[in-house]
Amino acid sequence: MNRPVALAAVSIAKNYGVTPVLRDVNISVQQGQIHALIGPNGAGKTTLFRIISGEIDPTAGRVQLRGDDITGIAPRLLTKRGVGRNFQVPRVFNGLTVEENLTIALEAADRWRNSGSRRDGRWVGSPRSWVREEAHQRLETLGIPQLFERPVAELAHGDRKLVELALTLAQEPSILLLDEPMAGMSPDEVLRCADVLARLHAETDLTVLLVEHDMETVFRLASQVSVLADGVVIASGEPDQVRSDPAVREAYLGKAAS
Ligand SMILES: Nc1ncnc2c1ncn2[C@@H]1O[C@H](COP(=O)(O)OP(=O)(O)OP(=O)(O)O)[C@@H](O)[C@H]1O
Repeated sequence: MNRPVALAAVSIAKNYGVTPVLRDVNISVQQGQIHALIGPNGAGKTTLFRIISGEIDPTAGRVQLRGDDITGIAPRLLTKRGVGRNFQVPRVFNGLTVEENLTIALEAADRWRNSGSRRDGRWVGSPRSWVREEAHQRLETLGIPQLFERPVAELAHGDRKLVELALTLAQEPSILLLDEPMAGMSPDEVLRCADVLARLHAETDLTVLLVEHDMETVFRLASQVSVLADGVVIASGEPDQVRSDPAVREAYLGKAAS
């Protein structure tokens, strides 16, 4: 079923100095879709991710959010427009507990949404009980309620990444940009994180653009896969179609052989 396009990269080009890194890249992410961006090392995935998330400007082309031009809009402003993202190094307050991290994120998101007005008949900021309750509920959804009172500094890498995901989700994004969310995770953590994303996708209408190296995860989660190689999209389609595409096989095997 064709859904509206939530996010699009239109004819994106990027040069670093005189070196072209992306050339005429077009990607359309439909609402409610998990769209994976894959490709061999150095293909330009992170560069495209950083352009889409507003971190760097393209040399040419546009980024569109539900049809609106958002090219070059700063990440914090994109957050306000419903775009959430993760970072390669999780952005969490290490000196605080998971609960403290999440309550700060929930209260900040609530304040942003309501601009200091009321929520559920209570003044924003003062009633920590509903925030605490909600924080706990959200950790349960992510399968990590046992971490509630733990200092973030003591957590395993995979758990920290899940906590960061909880903080990003606290902003209630409609679009989630994930750059290698499984990087550095143990196989067990990868499975847990993939489960969480699958569940979120099944239970909400969240749109996800996922850059990921773990092919098993990509083919399990994504309903659409785009493949970048040497700065060009060489294939885009359903996972099975992309998996059997000769150009995709060649791009991967060629790199492996060299
Ligand atoms: N800031 C930069 N300045 C100059 N060249 C850069 C910069 N960032 C990336 N590059 C180059 O651009 C090309 C694409 O890099 P990019 O990190 O986007 O690829 P990638 O597909 O994400 O790779 P990987 O899978 O290894 O993370 C590479 O040749 C890289 O060396």
